[in-house]
Amino acid sequence: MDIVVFGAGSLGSLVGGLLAREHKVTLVGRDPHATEVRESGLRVGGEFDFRVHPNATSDGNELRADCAIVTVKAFQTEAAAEQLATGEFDAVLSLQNGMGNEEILAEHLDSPILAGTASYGAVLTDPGTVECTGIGEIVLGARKGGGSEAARRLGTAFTSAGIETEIAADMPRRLWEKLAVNAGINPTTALSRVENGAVLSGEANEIAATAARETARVARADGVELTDEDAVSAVETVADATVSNVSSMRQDVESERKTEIDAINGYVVARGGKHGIETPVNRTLSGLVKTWERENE
Ligand SMILES: NC(=O)C1=CN([C@@H]2O[C@H](COP(=O)(O)OP(=O)(O)OC[C@H]3O[C@@H](n4cnc5c(N)ncnc54)[C@H](OP(=O)(O)O)[C@@H]3O)[C@@H](O)[C@H]2O)C=CC1
Ligand SMILES: CC(C)(CO)C(=O)C(=O)O
Repeated sequence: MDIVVFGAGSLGSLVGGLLAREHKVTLVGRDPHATEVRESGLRVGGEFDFRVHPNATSDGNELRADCAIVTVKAFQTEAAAEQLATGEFDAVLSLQNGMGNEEILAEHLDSPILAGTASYGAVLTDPGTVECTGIGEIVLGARKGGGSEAARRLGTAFTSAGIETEIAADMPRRLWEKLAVNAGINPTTALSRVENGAVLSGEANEIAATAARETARVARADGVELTDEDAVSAVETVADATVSNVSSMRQDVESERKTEIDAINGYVVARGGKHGIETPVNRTLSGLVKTWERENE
């Protein structure tokens, strides 16, 4: 399969590197990483230890492939979609965190848009080198749910490359469940500067669980069956599986980078507001992270 990975930072380089073991892959990223990969290949370390030689470019315009996989940060999706629209793809898959990415892609692209979640951990450590910090899985499917031939084809391509993959017919629920996980873990660990496992107990657990319950209530108002219990259980399951991980939002804060707060807790607050639902913990977490962002612009 001919695949473009659009946004070859940490997650995109890991997924692109894994796929490049079986498929023709083009990474779209920034220099010097893109040039290093093009000239010397991509080393995948951490839980893996191999080198591959995918194509790599910093120009995301007028590309053509069977599939484009979007792995930019949520606040970069609009710009990415505009560039993807200059190319041609049989299908486009988002593996991003946060809500709203698939809708943005669908507004700009005629290709079928697939939704996906990723629980692999990845960190781009040097130009040309990505570390896998945790084996997880990719869940993908039609963004509105149901069956999808495009999802079946892409899921088969992921599996043949040795990626833990599930093809799901309930992606709206999966996205909301992942949103509850990120709404609970990401800002709590970012603001407290703690590893993910800290949300398994004490005040952090209470805050993360309440943020997840608020998220589940908004999901139900949006027509998605996600119980409070399932949302809290998902937070605790992921925190337990990534107990020593530094969440992506904590990485962003400690690197003084813009976070995805608007697409995570901010989305819960905004969507809840449309349904007349108050979400005080999400509002507080979002407000504190946005205050940090404003003070560190
Ligand atoms: N890292 C992880 O372990 C996981 C990440 N995720 C999610 O995956 C998504 C990506 O995360 P992550 O990989 O950590 O983020 P990164 O910032 O490491 O990767 C995104 C990369 O895309 C680049 N980029 C953005 N726009 C363009 C463009 N138009 N052309 C070329 N390159 C572009 C960025 O460059 P620049 O920064 O210079 O703009 C950056 O290098 C997020 O939604 C995240 O929440 C989900 C699960 C795990
Ligand atoms: C699941 C979790 C919280 C793992 O750290 C993640 O998706 C992130 O850090 O953004």
